[in-house]
Amino acid sequence: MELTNREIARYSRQIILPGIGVKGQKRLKASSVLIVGAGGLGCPVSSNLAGAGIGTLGIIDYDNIEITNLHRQLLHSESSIGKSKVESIKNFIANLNSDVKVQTHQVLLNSKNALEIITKYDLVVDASDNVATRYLLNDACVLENKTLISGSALQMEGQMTVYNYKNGPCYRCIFPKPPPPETVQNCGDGGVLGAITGVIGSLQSMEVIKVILDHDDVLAGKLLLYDGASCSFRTIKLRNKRQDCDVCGVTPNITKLIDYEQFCGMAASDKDSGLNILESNERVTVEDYRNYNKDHLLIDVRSANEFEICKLNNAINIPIKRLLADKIDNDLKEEMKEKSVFVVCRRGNDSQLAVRHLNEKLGIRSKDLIGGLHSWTHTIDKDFPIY
Ligand SMILES: Nc1ncnc2c1ncn2[C@@H]1O[C@H](COP(=O)(O)OP(=O)(O)OP(=O)(O)O)[C@@H](O)[C@H]1O
Repeated sequence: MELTNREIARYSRQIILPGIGVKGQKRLKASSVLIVGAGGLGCPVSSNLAGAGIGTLGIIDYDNIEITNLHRQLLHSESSIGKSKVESIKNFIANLNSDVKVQTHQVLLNSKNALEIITKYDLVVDASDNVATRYLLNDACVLENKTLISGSALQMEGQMTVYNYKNGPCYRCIFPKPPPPETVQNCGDGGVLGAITGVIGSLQSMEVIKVILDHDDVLAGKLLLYDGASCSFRTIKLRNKRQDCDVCGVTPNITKLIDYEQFCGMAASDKDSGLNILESNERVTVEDYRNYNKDHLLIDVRSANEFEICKLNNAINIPIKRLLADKIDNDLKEEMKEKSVFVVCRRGNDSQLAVRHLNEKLGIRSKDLIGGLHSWTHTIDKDFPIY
């Protein structure tokens, strides 16, 4: 695979680097990389790899662009809201570097399609945002013998590592069991800054290039932690490959892909509606709440910043962490014991955790507003802010 004069000019500033050269550039050109997720991490990974001249990029994402994506998913634009994320990135790359072949997969990567998609690529980037996809990708990469470059970002922090590289550990070696679903936060719940996804996505791209160039010091068996608030990077050593790992160990139990939602404790009915942990008599619809005209307390368990964005009339803010730690003002606690109590959050997940805690641990009878403020906007007041 030769380089054209145009390619020599285009990539000259990286070809002259000692670790790359013409040979390295040809390797990049001959490579194919699958990027799973066209969001906060997928955008910087795609632009960096397209710019560097990776021959073929596969981009997989089932989702369409929303306005809440634009502060960090910088390859998408206002005019693309409502349109496909993968097509948006394909268009961006066509303008940036028309020599790169882009294969789009506008599907949800799942146990049925993962192996046949992944097998077509040399290596895989995990730019997704959920635990089920992380285990799916890990197992599929082990079964297909592909290196997995994994990143995550939340709030002001991010992490990155390379799994399944030259006899190094896989994701399951480090995390044999998934975390309880109610402890997992995503960007929608916890927030994230675009510069953080930019940093982690760029670091992932760097590792992709190093793996392709067979660089000596790939970040395998180590985890890089980035804290944007203190501008600090830390690398911690991970354990070695686990001999008894369920998927990459000596006698693996997992020899084909499994049901990852079930493995991660997400019931099929939870996929769209989130948590569903309360009895029906502990929940009310937003219409029922709107029609409730007796004296009551409405507790909003979102963070103080979210409460500042918007709130229902007379709502009292007790962020979920404070509530679960029982840090509730004593007078308010007494009042809660005497009155009807309703609990609301953004989408109706944290409010359920709060109601369970209030009912079971503090003996405060309370009810959760099903679907939270999202449901309020959709059913009661379309002018109420949604985020
Ligand atoms: N199994 C999967 N198959 C295909 N795409 C996936 C899969 N899992 C996650 N994704 C995609 O990965 C991307 C992750 O992006 P990001 O973390 O920025 O979150 P988001 O869903 O775009 O935004 P937000 O959480 O703010 O709504 C999303 O576009 C999501 O659709």
